[in-house]
Amino acid sequence: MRTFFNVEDIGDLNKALSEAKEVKANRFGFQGLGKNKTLLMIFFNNSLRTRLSTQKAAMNLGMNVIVLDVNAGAWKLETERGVIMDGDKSEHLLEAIPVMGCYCDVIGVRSFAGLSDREYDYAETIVNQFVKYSGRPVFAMETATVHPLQAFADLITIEEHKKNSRPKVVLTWAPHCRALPQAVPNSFAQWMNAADVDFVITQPHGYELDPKFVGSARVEYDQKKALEGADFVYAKNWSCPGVENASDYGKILSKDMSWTIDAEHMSWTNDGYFMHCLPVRRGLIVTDDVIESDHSLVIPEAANREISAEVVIKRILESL
Ligand SMILES: CCC[C@H](NC(=O)CCC(=O)O)C(=O)O
Ligand SMILES: NC(=O)OP(=O)(O)O
Repeated sequence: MRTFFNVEDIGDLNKALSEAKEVKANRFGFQGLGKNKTLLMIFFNNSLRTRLSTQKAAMNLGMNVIVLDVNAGAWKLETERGVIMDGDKSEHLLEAIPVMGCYCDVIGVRSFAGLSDREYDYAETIVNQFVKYSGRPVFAMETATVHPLQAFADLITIEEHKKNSRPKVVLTWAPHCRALPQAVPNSFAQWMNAADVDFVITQPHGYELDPKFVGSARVEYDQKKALEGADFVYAKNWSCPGVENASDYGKILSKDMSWTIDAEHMSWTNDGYFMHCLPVRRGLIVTDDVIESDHSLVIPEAANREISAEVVIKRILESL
């Protein structure tokens, strides 16, 4: 596996899920794969779970790990071509990327959407330069439009907790004080569409995700109707994806607090579980009582980030 961005990159999903189960039960059993191999993790944005879980996964596999916070220690990087670099950026990405590739065997990249230019973001302009110029396998640690390590961990968690063979999974928008990327809901939708679940997306008008991620999901604008009978409620905020109106891309169209997940919302479900990728803004996305309840899976989801990362990095090492 040379790149990991989309669900199809992991191949057969049932095989991937059984491999995750095997890795979880024997996470130090593959250390020969990573011996004398180096993972370089590059962060253009903040992180807690991805930073810790991916490093842990690589160490489980016997790898050396280097973590670089770009623009906080390295030279500020220019990402545009055709510019005169007379500002505060000392180095161009097109030199920095092949140099970074010299020091590692595998690269993970976190580079969030800029949320100002839809075409630039949805072309995955930044991370595709790592694919093109690093000479190394590259996996996403949340890029402009996808967060596959999170979605894979979420699916592992659903598999571990489902009470019937085809659970109803609902992705619901929730309000936020900032404009957030669509990467997490995009990947969650992509992976749920590929999994054997009854998948529904509910969001206010104007927040429709890109059709390539919505896929075969049912879209329901009435949140109560969507949540009725749900086995899993996956809450997340995202800014306007600019599908209905491109000029609204990256904007906050609503802060409607009736979408905040509270005990009443959970009472509409089939004794459902609450899920969120974290970090979460309590009081906006979800109430304290819901996220602290015994039906909250936010910690098991975070724990499974180590497993999803270990399966992905293992696959990449096996293909070197
Ligand atoms: C894994 C999630 C990362 C990111 N979350 C945030 O940027 C939250 C920032 C905030 O709440 O201030 C997002 O929504 O894509
Ligand atoms: N869920 C997730 O990716 O968390 P971080 O942004 O803290 O890595």
